Amino acid sequence: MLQIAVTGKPNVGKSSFFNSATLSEAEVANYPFTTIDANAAIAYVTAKCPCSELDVSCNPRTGKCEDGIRYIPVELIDVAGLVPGAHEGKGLGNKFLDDLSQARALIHIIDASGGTDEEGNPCEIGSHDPLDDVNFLKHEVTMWVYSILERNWPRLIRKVMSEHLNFAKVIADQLSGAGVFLDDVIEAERIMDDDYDKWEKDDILRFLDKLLELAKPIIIVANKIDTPQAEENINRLKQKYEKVIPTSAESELALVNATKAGLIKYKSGDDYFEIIDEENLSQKQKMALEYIDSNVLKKYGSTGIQETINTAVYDVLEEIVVYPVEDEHKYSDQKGNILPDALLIPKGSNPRDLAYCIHTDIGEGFTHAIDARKNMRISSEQELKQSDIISIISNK
Ligand SMILES: Nc1nc2c(ncn2[C@@H]2O[C@H](COP(=O)(O)OP(=O)(O)OP(=O)(O)O)[C@@H](O)[C@H]2O)c(=O)[nH]1
Repeated sequence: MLQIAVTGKPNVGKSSFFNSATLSEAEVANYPFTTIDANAAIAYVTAKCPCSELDVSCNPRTGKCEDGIRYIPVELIDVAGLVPGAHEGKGLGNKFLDDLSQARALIHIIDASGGTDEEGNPCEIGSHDPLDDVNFLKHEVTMWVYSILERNWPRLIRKVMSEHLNFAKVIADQLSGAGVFLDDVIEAERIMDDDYDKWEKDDILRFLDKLLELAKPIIIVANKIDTPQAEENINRLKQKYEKVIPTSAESELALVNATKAGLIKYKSGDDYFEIIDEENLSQKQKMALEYIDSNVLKKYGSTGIQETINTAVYDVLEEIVVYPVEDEHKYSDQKGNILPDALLIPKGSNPRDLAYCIHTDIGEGFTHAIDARKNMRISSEQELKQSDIISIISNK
């Protein structure tokens, strides 16, 4: 399952973000995942489910479908203990970096209120500039990978040169434990000269910076937007960085909890909620909800939590959702479950790639694919689109 890490300095709202994004897990008990660690849980990327357009009632095997919105599971990991200098052993040191190994993208939470200092201690709101917090994560991750390569570098390069080995393949092998893939190494290598034996430390770091932009892309999340100090900081962050997602994890947590308690009706990602049990709301709760409504939802369009997950999956990792079915007429599997699976696959995938995603055997026995909406055979090389419903025909 696609894994995304939630990281940032202490006190910026990581746990609040993680909890609010994963709180609905218990309600989706049909998910067959039992051995997740304490710091890992399921969050959901959302997609418009084809069930409403086709006027059928779907039976998701994992996740859920509510009001025509499909919730597709991804794994979030809460990576705590990160402070500047972690690669040198500060904070919890290198442990957190190992937690990043399998993550495909990093959600970097910063405190946009300016109420968390350099080391992650609470400070007077507005007294720390959150722009100073953005770059250190990239540096820590680069230095982590550098420490993996550093010891072996002279030996590896000697080997590449003397045995005429493929540099990218040798590096990808070395970094496979850190979740770095060959394609990323090949791409990062393009910005460099190929006289690897002359690379100095700065050259290796420049190469790794590029490599990690590809292998561990970072999504900047500016949290605590409910505080008045955040607005100006967010504007400055947006001027400097291409994509910054404003969030209020605490507001999302409050809204999700109020929904669970049956007090309001709210869907993550929405810019509104509806009070359904006013009698049981205390004055304090009412005021808190009003505050969230005007200072977060109306002002920013949402709490930003769902937007962060969707941005990570669709925009940064460039995945699409497709629905494989066995019966292209009923959009179902053999047991009659309608649209049972919503699969995340890389943009650019074709039906043959999809077959391999379902099962290696199915991929190996692939004969052709049918677009179930059009009831038409499609080429095995045709690029699949978001929301395609595909029946894979395989002789295995
Ligand atoms: N105003 C405001 N406060 C928030 C928000 N999110 C979290 N906080 C507060 O920030 C503090 C830290 O939140 P946590 O979620 O524990 O932060 P963390 O990054 O996990 O902290 P560590 O566990 O120390 O690493 C708590 O007092 C939260 O209530 C938010 O959206 N707005």
